[in-house]
Amino acid sequence: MSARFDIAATALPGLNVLTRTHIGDSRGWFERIFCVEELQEVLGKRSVVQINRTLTLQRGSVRGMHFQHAPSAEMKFVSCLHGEVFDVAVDLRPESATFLQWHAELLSAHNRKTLAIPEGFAHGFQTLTDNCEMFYLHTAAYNPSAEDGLSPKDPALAIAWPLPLTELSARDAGHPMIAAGFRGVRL
Ligand SMILES: Cc1cn([C@H]2C[C@H](O)[C@@H](COP(=O)(O)OP(=O)(O)O[C@H]3O[C@@H](C)C(=O)[C@@H](O)[C@H]3O)O2)c(=O)[nH]c1=O
Repeated sequence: MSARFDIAATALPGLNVLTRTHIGDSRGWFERIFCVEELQEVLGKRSVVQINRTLTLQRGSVRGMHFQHAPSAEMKFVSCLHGEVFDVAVDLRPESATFLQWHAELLSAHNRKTLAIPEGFAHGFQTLTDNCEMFYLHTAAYNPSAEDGLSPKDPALAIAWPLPLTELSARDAGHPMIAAGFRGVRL
């Protein structure tokens, strides 16, 4: 049980949506964005080792779908601190009953939701407003040699992006489509 976070399971086992409880007073409000103690049931024995922040200027932009291979596989806690995004996690765990299924969650400064994405998932998002600021907690360090990605346009995933896909990075535009016989990622 957590007082500071409402923790809700999604249809993809291990993928959780956290809603941050805020405490308001006449000055404004206070919230915990992360808490080792209160998030123990989703964090387990992992530790947060890196915190990243991004700004995406234009509505409709997509970043993703990203993951790191073992031994740099990581859990990510993804929040939107300004604007609103359509945030997507894809299950790439070979033994999972929901292999290749995706889950999307609207994340915004307003709804105070965080997507807690475990190892074995790819992650990406589309901005629904200009000037979206994202805040990530990672349980593994960035390792460019372990980085990999799936195409956000892959018909095998059929992600229902709300807007036409604009402003993809060169790297993201170059991710290959999933090949026949793709078995997922090893953890
Ligand atoms: C992710 C990352 C990138 N970089 C560098 C590499 C590059 O020069 C620049 C921008 O990197 P990218 O284009 O990969 O940034 P971006 O597309 O925003 O990457 C992010 O996308 C979302 C969907 C995620 O899930 C994140 O984990 C992360 O992969 O920053 C770091 O130095 N450290 C990092 O941890």
